[in-house]
Amino acid sequence: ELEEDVGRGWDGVREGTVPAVVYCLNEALRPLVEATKMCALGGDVDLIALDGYEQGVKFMAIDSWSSAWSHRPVCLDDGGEIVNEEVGLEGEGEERLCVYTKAGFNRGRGVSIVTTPSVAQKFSSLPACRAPMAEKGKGENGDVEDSAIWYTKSLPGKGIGMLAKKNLERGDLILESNPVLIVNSAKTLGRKAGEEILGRAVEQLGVETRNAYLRLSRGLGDENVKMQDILKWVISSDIPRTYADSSVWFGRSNTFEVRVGWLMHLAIFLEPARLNHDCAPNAQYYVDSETLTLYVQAVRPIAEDEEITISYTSPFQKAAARQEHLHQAFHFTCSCNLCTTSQESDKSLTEINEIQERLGDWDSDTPVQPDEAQRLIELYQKLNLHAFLDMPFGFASLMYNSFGKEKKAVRYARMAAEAAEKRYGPSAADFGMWQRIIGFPKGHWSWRYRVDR
Ligand SMILES: C[S@@+](CC[C@H](N)C(=O)[O-])C[C@H]1O[C@@H](n2cnc3c(N)ncnc32)[C@H](O)[C@@H]1O
Repeated sequence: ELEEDVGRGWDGVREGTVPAVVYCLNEALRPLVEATKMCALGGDVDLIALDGYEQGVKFMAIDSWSSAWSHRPVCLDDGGEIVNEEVGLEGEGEERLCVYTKAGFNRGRGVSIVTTPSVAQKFSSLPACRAPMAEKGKGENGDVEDSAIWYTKSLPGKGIGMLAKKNLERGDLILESNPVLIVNSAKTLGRKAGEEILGRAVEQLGVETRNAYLRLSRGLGDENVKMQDILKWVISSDIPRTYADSSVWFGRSNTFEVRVGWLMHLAIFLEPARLNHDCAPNAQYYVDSETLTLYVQAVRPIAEDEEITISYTSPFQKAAARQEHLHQAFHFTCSCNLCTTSQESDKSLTEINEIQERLGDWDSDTPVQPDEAQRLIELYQKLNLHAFLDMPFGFASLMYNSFGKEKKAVRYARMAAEAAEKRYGPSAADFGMWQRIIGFPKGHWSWRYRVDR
């Protein structure tokens, strides 16, 4: 009986994916599954597997990618029309963009993923997707804001912004957020097809989440490309020239990046989309692509009612270049402290870039001295670049290590690790290096490098 059911599944069951006990999900079993608030709920779940090794009985999708979604996946065909996934999978179907929705994700807010079938498969095996879902909650800001340490408010010349409800310290977690929409950005589509597939993706999220998406800020204001305008994605030959200008679309002001299987995707996180820009922001964010969670942390003290900001640009560009980028991509003129004091701050940025270049040049014939690393830290602090302190602390650690100054090398490695965690999360690329220096500085290649040379 089981084999028959498996055979009838949409895509069969891959070898090795069947845990100990498998049940057909009939009507009698469905309420039981719902009671456990399992993540793979939905009308299209055919089979489930019983997996009881953790916290009593827990249900898991037998073939998570087919049963993870609450709506039957649909894809765009060659003509830009929406068709069932089975049709989309024929021939070159693997490369087609499809919509995968999990309505129960994130306390019922839902998530829609617009991507190819093979990437969708990777998504559904992420811990974020397989975790049992918590109580269904309400939609956008209303109830979320009640319990949050931030609130949103209209700010002159900036649209909506996010402000602190209380005093915050460096390292305080301001918010955690899950995406409602994730879009494979490697593909380009026509205007109509883009609107169609994004429209379907957002529609399947339910009214509250859909409305919250539609309330996000837009750059172009053209109703014909409304869904894409919010996401800042999709360039195609049938989009008028001004829209096809990549600088317009690459603004992505509401979106953050999520990597799945090393493939870049754009993601909309509703609350973080209200964070305005400052070239020397008081908060930093990173996205954990495993759990599809975006974290925002304070990087310096933030006073009650002060605006919480992140940076949309590189901190190492000079004011004019930053303004140009912000203008083209995000349609605003920045009036932050760094920009309004640009004559002075540009000088300091030039000095920062010069020192970093010297400190990064390990084979230079002109000797560098540890006090240059101290000067670098001073400059970052003077410009309020607290969001990027992993750079000067890292340079300082390597500099002291290269002069055989063990204690200072370790001290700054600790600080670099702390700052890198704020900027990139616990899986920061340099984490391993800082840990090795903290544990055994003499074992690192930089140990006494500049003395012995
Ligand atoms: C991600 S949204 C931020 C939230 C937005 N203010 C809103 O009302 O939804 C990015 C947009 O906010 C505005 N914005 C962000 N930072 C700004 C700033 N420092 N000055 C003026 N406008 C800003 C720009 O219109 C930008 O395109």
